[in-house]
Amino acid sequence: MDKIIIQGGQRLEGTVRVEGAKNAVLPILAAALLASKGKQIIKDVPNLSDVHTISQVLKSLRAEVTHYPEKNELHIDASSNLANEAQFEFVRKMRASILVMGPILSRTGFARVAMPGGCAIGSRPIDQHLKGFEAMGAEITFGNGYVEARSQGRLKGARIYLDFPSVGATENIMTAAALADGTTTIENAAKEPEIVDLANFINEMGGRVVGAGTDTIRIEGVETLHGTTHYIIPDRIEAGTFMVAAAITGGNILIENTLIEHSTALVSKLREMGVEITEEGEGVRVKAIHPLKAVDIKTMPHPGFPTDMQSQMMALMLVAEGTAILTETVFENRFMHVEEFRRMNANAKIEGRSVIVTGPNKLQGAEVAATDLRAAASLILAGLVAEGITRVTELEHLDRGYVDFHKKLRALGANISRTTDAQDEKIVHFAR
Ligand SMILES: CC(=O)N[C@H]1[C@@H](OP(=O)(O)OP(=O)(O)OC[C@H]2O[C@@H](n3ccc(=O)[nH]c3=O)[C@H](O)[C@@H]2O)O[C@H](CO)[C@@H](O)[C@@H]1O
Ligand SMILES: C=C(OP(=O)(O)O)C(=O)O
Repeated sequence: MDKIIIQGGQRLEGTVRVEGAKNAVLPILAAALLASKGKQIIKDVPNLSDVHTISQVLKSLRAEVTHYPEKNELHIDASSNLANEAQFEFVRKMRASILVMGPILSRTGFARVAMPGGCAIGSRPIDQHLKGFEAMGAEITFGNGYVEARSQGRLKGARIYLDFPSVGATENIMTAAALADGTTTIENAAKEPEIVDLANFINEMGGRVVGAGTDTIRIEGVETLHGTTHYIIPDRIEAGTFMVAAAITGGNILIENTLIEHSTALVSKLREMGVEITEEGEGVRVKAIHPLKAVDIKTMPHPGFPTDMQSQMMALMLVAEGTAILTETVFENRFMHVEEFRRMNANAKIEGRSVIVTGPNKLQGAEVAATDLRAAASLILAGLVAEGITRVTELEHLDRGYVDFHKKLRALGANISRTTDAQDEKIVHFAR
């Protein structure tokens, strides 16, 4: 089993480059299934395990997929007759596999996808996705752990109001509507930058999507879509994680390939804490001098504070002065990292949907387990400032969303390495 080992106490300094966004590339690779003609060339693709998983799903659906990780490129040809089923083995590994449902349904009239179920951050139902397909004329059935959607002929354009601006439901409905007969309007749609990237991709394939980035998106269905070349937007969550790495270590980092306008809520909160953030070239420079001031955070759909940055900000609050209340409104159970922080001597307590952190804490190195993707990054961030050695396990979560995280931190001056159990035993043995 791999683990990351950190000896805390280094101030980070230097330049780091952000990859293409995981949460943009996954729906875009799923949407590539919509094109019955030509080849998709997707650029700035991060080399993540989630990208490998979605590639396997596309291959299982009979698309041709060629990955060129050395040039961050992925080519997809979905012009053959597609299969209809996304199997449990993939959906279990990665919930975002559900995003192939819209494209398969609108291309073939029938999609069968394993029910995603819950995960470490909450129950995560897909009722809003299915409500959208149903409104477009699909019949939905459940059985043997699978959900099926079937339409008689093409899906029909419809007006769909989402009860919550779900990112996945907005994406699945957009792709289903792209080849539907008539116009679909999504009201109370998600407004995340990744939705805009998906809309741009659909339009580059010959689709007609307007309004992405606002709460009303209109999709005029077309008969066919074709291949294109598309560049994935920068990963605002990876960028945000490095902003916190600079802040937590009192460092000075230039984060390249970052769009500050995609991180307005985070940047505002960091500035409130006393962190200095300036735009520089195609990135942002983040500088911090401690003490930092604790601030309250409440997660919300975009442009509110992103839930995917909640645990990293909690790590930062642990070293800030004062009391912070972090409230999670997007997912019902995204506080699994709190117990792990407590192993590191953190004063953090869960009160319903909030966590109260009182700082500054003298964090101590400990053996901790990542409970989800962002928790993994947050425990590493806490390890950067803890006294002594922190070991973080369950790195399969980290690998879903961060490329070479420990290498990037090491290049910035962190005392960090990644080892297997056997290597770690040797390190402990020599240290004694
Ligand atoms: C691959 C990807 O892009 N993942 C992101 C996406 O996840 P995902 O697309 O799953 O997130 P959603 O916006 O759909 O979910 C937000 C909330 O809505 C609820 N819900 C959602 C759909 C539905 O049909 N019914 C329902 O009740 C969920 O349980 C959750 O409580 O957006 C989340 C919220 O910004 C991010 O944390 C994830 O990183
Ligand atoms: C929750 C996340 O991703 P997913 O929706 O893929 O689980 C995330 O990126 O933090």
